[in-house]
Amino acid sequence: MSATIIDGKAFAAKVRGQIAEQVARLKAEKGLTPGLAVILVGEDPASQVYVRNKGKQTVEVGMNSFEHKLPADVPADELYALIDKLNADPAVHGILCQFPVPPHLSETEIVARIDPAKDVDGLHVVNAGLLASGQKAMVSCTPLGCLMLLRDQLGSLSGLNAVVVGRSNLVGKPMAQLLLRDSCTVTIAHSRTKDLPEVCRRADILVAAVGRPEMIKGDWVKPGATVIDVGINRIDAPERGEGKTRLVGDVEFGAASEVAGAITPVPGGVGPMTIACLLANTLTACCRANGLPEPEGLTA
Ligand SMILES: NC(=O)C1=CN([C@@H]2O[C@H](COP(=O)(O)OP(=O)(O)OC[C@H]3O[C@@H](n4cnc5c(N)ncnc54)[C@H](OP(=O)(O)O)[C@@H]3O)[C@@H](O)[C@H]2O)C=CC1
Ligand SMILES: Nc1nc(=O)c2c([nH]1)NC[C@@H]1CN(c3ccc(C(=O)N[C@@H](CCC(=O)O)C(=O)O)cc3)C=[N+]21
Repeated sequence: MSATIIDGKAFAAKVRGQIAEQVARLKAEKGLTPGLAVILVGEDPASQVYVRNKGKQTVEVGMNSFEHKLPADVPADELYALIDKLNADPAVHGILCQFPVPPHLSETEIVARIDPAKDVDGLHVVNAGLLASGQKAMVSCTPLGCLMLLRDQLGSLSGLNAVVVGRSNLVGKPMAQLLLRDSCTVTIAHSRTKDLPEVCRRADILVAAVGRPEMIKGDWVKPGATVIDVGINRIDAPERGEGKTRLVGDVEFGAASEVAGAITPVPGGVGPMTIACLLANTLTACCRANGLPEPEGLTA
């Protein structure tokens, strides 16, 4: 049996289309344009690519994009002053600081400085707490995108066994919260989990967010399971020529796609959904800031 390949790229394009429509309506009816500010500290080439893609897609859906590039040695005070300015700017509805940041800066302190209402990454403790207690929050983009793909694929998730491998604040923990809210029976696995292959084999829904290339093997997948591969790992690809690289996920795609019912590819799976959900969160933040109803079909 061969799995359905979940086309995240196409789904993300559809989501962006819905966002563009609602942004156009917001402009025409209320004279409002949602704005997203992205802060990039330093010159990490991979981060530069993501930030460029985000900026481009933000403008394509009709939103304002504000990019702030700071040198790798920027003093913390200067970064905080920028965040304070963006918090106070009514044209900015979403703020994202690309991680990782250089080691002299604290990610926890950066996140704490961002107004929770503008925290489109859903990392602020207020948003993490709202999500955990079942209230309206800003939800981290990657888990939100995974949830949209899962609901589209499976309809109801109620009663399914979900295993999330990874417990980061950005991906694993909010993913588990969202699955719990959709009435899955949720297991969170991590580097200390005993007999990970056996835990994974119980999963009707398997979400891999580890950051280790193809660590999750095909024979860890329950036949017919839905596999969501969040991992983005760049590895050497000498077969493509000297010095060439390619992207792979955290799941051994070839073998897993023989067993799974449905699986997301890398690239073209979760990655494009993350950016689409970043735009969705910015639109949501803009609506909330102006006392307008939530955008349709774009929140958890
Ligand atoms: N597609 C997208 O849009 C996005 C993709 N990513 C990608 O997703 C992956 C995960 O990202 P992120 O959550 O930020 O990563 P982190 O490094 O913050 O977390 C990784 C998690 O994996 C766990 N882990 C590490 N090694 C093992 C192991 N051998 N067995 C079981 N669990 C293990 C860690 O466990 P422990 O806590 O015990 O150390 C940790 O909880 C990365 O590849 C990243 O690039 C991230 C964000 C968005
Ligand atoms: N504060 C913060 N929030 C994040 O959400 C965040 C972050 N920092 N730091 C880095 C990770 C990684 N991340 C990705 C986003 C999009 C793709 C993406 O679009 N991937 C495409 C193309 C990838 C390519 O070709 O390079 C794909 O998978 O098809 C990937 C990875 C967000 N992250």
